[in-house]
Amino acid sequence: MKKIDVSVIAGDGIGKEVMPEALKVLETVADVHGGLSFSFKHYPWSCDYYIEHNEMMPEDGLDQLQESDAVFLSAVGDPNLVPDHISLWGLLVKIRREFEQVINIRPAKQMKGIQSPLVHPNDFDLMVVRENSEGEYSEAGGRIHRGEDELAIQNAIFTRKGIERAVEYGFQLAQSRRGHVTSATKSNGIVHSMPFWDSVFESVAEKYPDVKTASNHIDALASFFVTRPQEFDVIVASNLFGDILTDVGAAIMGSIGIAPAANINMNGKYPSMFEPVHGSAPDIYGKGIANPIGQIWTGKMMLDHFGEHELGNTLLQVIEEVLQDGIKTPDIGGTSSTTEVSDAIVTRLKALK
Ligand SMILES: NC(=O)C1=CN([C@@H]2O[C@H](COP(=O)(O)OP(=O)(O)OC[C@H]3O[C@@H](n4cnc5c(N)ncnc54)[C@H](O)[C@@H]3O)[C@@H](O)[C@H]2O)C=CC1
Ligand SMILES: CC(=O)C(=O)O
Ligand SMILES: [K+]
Ligand SMILES: [Mn+2]
Repeated sequence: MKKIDVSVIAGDGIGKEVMPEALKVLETVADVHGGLSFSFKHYPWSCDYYIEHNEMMPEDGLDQLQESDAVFLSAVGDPNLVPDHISLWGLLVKIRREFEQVINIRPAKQMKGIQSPLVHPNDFDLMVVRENSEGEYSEAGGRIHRGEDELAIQNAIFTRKGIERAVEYGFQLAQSRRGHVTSATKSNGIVHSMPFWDSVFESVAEKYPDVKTASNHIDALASFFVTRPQEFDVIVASNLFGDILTDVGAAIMGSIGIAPAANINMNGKYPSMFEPVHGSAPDIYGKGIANPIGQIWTGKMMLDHFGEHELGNTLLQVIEEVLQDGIKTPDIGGTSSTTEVSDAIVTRLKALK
């Protein structure tokens, strides 16, 4: 029996609604497999936890998580309780950084059973590799003075190592896909870090003569995601560019509620973390209509990570079948509830046994 120990952090808002549904699906997947079992350990770390303890997670929180094979997280943030930069940096970003989850991979593809908002989605299927440890998301900087003289300095950090490992990952991924990598740049406007990014990209590219490359400024690239997404295979991007681009990727699929993601630790020292692209969606929390597919598909990425590709692909197929059955939450044009969608996925999975 292959046993996978998973730390579960549902977090805030709809995280608390979609997480139990995804766990139910993963339990069913394990059951269908027969030789696989999950052990879930739940952690209540969230903005509610902060209100009680004045911290997003206990001091030894990371040590606790480190015991497990993977972290399965939903979403962090409740701006009515805790400012977003405190809640995210105290939990989500902290785990990404301290566990050296240096890249974030986020697929976007045209899904069966969902109407893309694009008139001609052309069966796009792409993968964004987002640098996840540095870049524009940095603590370097500060604020001084008050009133008229008040100022903020926010330094972006780009290291050769950081860029290289993200770009390398992108090239290797492209070799197993359609052999094309696009670099998201902005070297026409950002005069130090982005020309550096470009030069590192070019030097890595030389090692992969079989992979075709392109480089697009992020503004144009964002527009191409809308006008011709089918032309992209793998896109490598800095932390901020990748963040924005993957919300666009989610939007052209039909909803941010279905987009999955994986934060990958590449040196094997710490667990990786699996967490959908969406946030805690306070605007729909409590209504029972959050789309659970982003969280469930993220579970598929976790299965892939542990080598269970066949089962992962089956799960994605079942998700598409349920969508084709018309069992969908309102964000993708349906009338079903969160649990109706996950129940339908469970029923179809059980039928495979
Ligand atoms: N990785 C994380 O944990 C992230 C956390 N956040 C946090 O989440 C909170 C809300 O942030 P927003 O900018 O509003 O982004 P959001 O992703 O939570 O919501 C954006 C829009 O998408 C909808 N949406 C999101 N997930 C959905 C789902 N599963 N089903 C149906 N509709 C869905 C929401 O209703 C909302 O209209 C903030 O506190 C923010 O900091 C935001 C993004 C990522
Ligand atoms: C924080 C956020 O928006 C993200 O990691 O995607
Ligand atoms: K998330
Ligand atoms: Mn984001």
